Amino acid sequence: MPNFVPSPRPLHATLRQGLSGSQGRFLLDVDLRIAPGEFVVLTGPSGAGKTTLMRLIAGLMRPESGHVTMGGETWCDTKAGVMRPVRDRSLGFVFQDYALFPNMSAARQIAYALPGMARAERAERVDEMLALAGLLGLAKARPAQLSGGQKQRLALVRALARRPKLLLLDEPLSALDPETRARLQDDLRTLHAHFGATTLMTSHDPAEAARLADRVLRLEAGRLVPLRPPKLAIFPRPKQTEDIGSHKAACIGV
Ligand SMILES: Nc1ncnc2c1ncn2[C@@H]1O[C@H](COP(=O)(O)OP(=O)(O)OP(=O)(O)O)[C@@H](O)[C@H]1O
Repeated sequence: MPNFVPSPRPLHATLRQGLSGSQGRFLLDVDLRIAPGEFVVLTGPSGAGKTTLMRLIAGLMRPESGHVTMGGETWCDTKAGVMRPVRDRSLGFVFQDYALFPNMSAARQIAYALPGMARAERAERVDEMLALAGLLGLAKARPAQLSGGQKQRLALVRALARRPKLLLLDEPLSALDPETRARLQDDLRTLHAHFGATTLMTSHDPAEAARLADRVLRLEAGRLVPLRPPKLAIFPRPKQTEDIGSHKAACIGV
């Protein structure tokens, strides 16, 4: 199957939004540029404004001021009074809690994301996406019949079904157990290599960020800040001879 190769589609968002956090009011104030096809992971403490930034880019929230352009298309420009509806933005998003429709089969969830597509083409696309998610045998299954990993794979391919220019992933793997999470990280990389969508993902897990991202950004109290280098682990050196013996023993597991 040939890979889907997107044309160059950078994201540029300059956004300002007043927020009220646990420490009082603060300003989300960012100038974010993501190169075409780049996979960027956004980290930062709870309450820094990561989800809000995603919602502003998606158009789920109207910013107080700023603009969002994607591949030369203006999605939002508060000065010019432009606010393109979410459905008219070429984007897919996935959140931590899957957001699947409880009464729809896996196949129907994907078909629902493809309005206006001719029947035969849609059926083909649904099968293609189910196959990518490893869910062809579960086309008729409802979310309650799927595991956490299967549900999130379904949410991911549903978000990608329309071949969006931009993929927004808000803590998509944080509800999964560590083993499933590691498998889904591999799936995410594979899907990203296949579709090449410009991707912005939030994560609290530095190892996950390092594993997935072309570039890691950090948001603190509404501002993008430079990443701190990782702290060096300092192991105290054993002082006495008997300590060396026990240290060695610990190292070889006796
Ligand atoms: N529309 C709004 N108006 C004012 N404040 C808001 C609005 N939406 C969110 N906030 C506040 O902004 C802060 C940032 O929330 P946000 O969910 O964006 O943080 P986050 O970095 O995604 O946190 P977490 O990592 O815990 O998900 C929170 O204190 C929240 O209460």
